[in-house]
Amino acid sequence: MAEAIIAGMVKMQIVKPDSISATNRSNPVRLNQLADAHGIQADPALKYRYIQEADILILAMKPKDIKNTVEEIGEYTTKDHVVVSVAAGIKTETISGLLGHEAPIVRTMPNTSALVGQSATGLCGGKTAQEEHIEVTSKIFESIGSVFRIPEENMDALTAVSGSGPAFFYYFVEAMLDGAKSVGLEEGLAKELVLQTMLGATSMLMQSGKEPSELREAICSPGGTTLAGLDVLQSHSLNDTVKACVEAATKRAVELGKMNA
Ligand SMILES: NC(=O)C1=CN([C@@H]2O[C@H](COP(=O)(O)OP(=O)(O)OC[C@H]3O[C@@H](n4cnc5c(N)ncnc54)[C@H](OP(=O)(O)O)[C@@H]3O)[C@@H](O)[C@H]2O)C=CC1
Ligand SMILES: O=C(O)[C@@H]1CCC=N1
Repeated sequence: MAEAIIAGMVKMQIVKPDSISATNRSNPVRLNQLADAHGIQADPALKYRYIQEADILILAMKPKDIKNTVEEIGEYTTKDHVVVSVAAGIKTETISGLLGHEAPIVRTMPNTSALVGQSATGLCGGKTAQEEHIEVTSKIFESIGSVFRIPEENMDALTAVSGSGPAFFYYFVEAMLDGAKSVGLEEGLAKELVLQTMLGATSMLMQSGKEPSELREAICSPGGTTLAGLDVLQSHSLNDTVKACVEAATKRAVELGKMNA
């Protein structure tokens, strides 16, 4: 996620590359790669200086690493830093408590489509975050796609729908490819057909102004092929399965927040 955000900011020229610095826990080779690829600063020896001199700190480690990291960097931060987190489930009040001061916290949830500038990022501000802090964070995430400002109480649900969502979609694509193979289509052709079909269907959803159910019904000829296929999806309760999938992912985001508070 960190590299996607860096690449977006550099590509959209919202900040000069040498104004961005990156650190990690233990991988200098990776930092060198980031410096070479994006022209940013990434000298592991300067980690704490980077933090002290930064206006905005983006925490892009796993939820389990947030506690140690924030405790580690707490003394190098002040209430004038804007602290942005991308960690699933972690509440703004958890980060505030770990920092031990009143720095504004902005919690975000991008997705991996950031790598192609198409993230759907949700974000919300913590107690001390002002409009200017939300705006500057929005600007960063607009460089990797669309931004949706929502109340924090909906962040775990958004994490399931749009943070994890690409994986659920890819799983459906994998299933379509398996289906194409079982009815005899060559793998390369099947992939091209499925991807163009998904792209076309998504474009229809975004451009037609019609509901998904309306677009679906328009494809179903009475006694035709589409209804024959949809009957199978319905008899296997696809709707209930996907609903349970989104609920399980949301529940896990809540658990991650509690486990790492
Ligand atoms: N992957 C996804 O689809 C999405 C992930 N997220 C969230 O983004 C976060 C990162 O995920 P992802 O990019 O996949 O994870 P990665 O494992 O790829 O990256 C995590 C990074 O955090 C670094 N790190 C760990 N501890 C510290 C520390 N104390 N100081 C500095 N850096 C540290 C690691 O460094 P090192 O390698 O040296 O250990 C590593 O570079 C997670 O919280 C996840 O919930 C959000 C949206 C989507
Ligand atoms: O699976 C995860 O926990 C992270 C958060 C959203 C996408 N990946």
